[in-house]
Amino acid sequence: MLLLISPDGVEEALECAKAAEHLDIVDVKKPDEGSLGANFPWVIREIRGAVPADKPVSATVGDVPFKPGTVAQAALGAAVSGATYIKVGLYGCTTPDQAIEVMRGVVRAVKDYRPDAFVVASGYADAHRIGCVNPLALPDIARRSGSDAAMLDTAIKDGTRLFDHVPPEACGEFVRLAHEAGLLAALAGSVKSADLATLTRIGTDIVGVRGAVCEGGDRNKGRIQPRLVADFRAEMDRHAREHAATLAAS
Ligand SMILES: O=C[C@H](O)COP(=O)(O)O
Repeated sequence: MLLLISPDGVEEALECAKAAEHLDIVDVKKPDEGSLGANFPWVIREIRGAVPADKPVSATVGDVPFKPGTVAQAALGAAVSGATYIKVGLYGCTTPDQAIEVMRGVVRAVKDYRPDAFVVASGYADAHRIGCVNPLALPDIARRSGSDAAMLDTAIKDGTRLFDHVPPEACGEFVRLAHEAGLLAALAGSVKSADLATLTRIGTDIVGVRGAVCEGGDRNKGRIQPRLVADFRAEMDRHAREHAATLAAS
């Protein structure tokens, strides 16, 4: 499982860089603009320059409206700024067809510019609270639009968590559908260490976190701490070993 960490700017990205050996992807966002809030192009560029070259930089394009042209242009902006993972939160899409239309535009805009870029179609585990597409529709949306991964995060960061909205077995189904479609499955949403056993067991490819690696577990007031990134990775590695041992014994 890959570890994606979301700093809110250059200063926190430098803290991530101190823990670079423990993480896999640095994900640029602007949490005060929403769960997948987009940051400025110059921030993405500066963070790209600040983290080791072998660590991919991801950028969120925002909690986007159903405006395919606008979103495609924003996605290209993230790619031009140096992000190679482009994450789109399909906040304003109420049907799978709308979501596919948005993601097709993103895939074309990004991959025409950079064919090896990795496009992530993200829905929301708490979709029922905001009226957007059903979480389990994401793998098919990602597949039909030519995206590379399907993701779930939570839209409303009020302390409720991924499994509060999409229980572990439904997350397992999400991962299964993504894999069946040839995609990676990414999960996030106030994930904590205690969730890692389940996320490992169901075959999650990428886990995205912020709050869990911030001081006091507070994604807003706390700052990302390199030692918490290291601790989180240690727990991931422990669960991976235990899971492999269980499989080997069965
Ligand atoms: O993409 C990952 C998100 O930033 C997760 O943030 P969170 O762990 O605070 O919910």
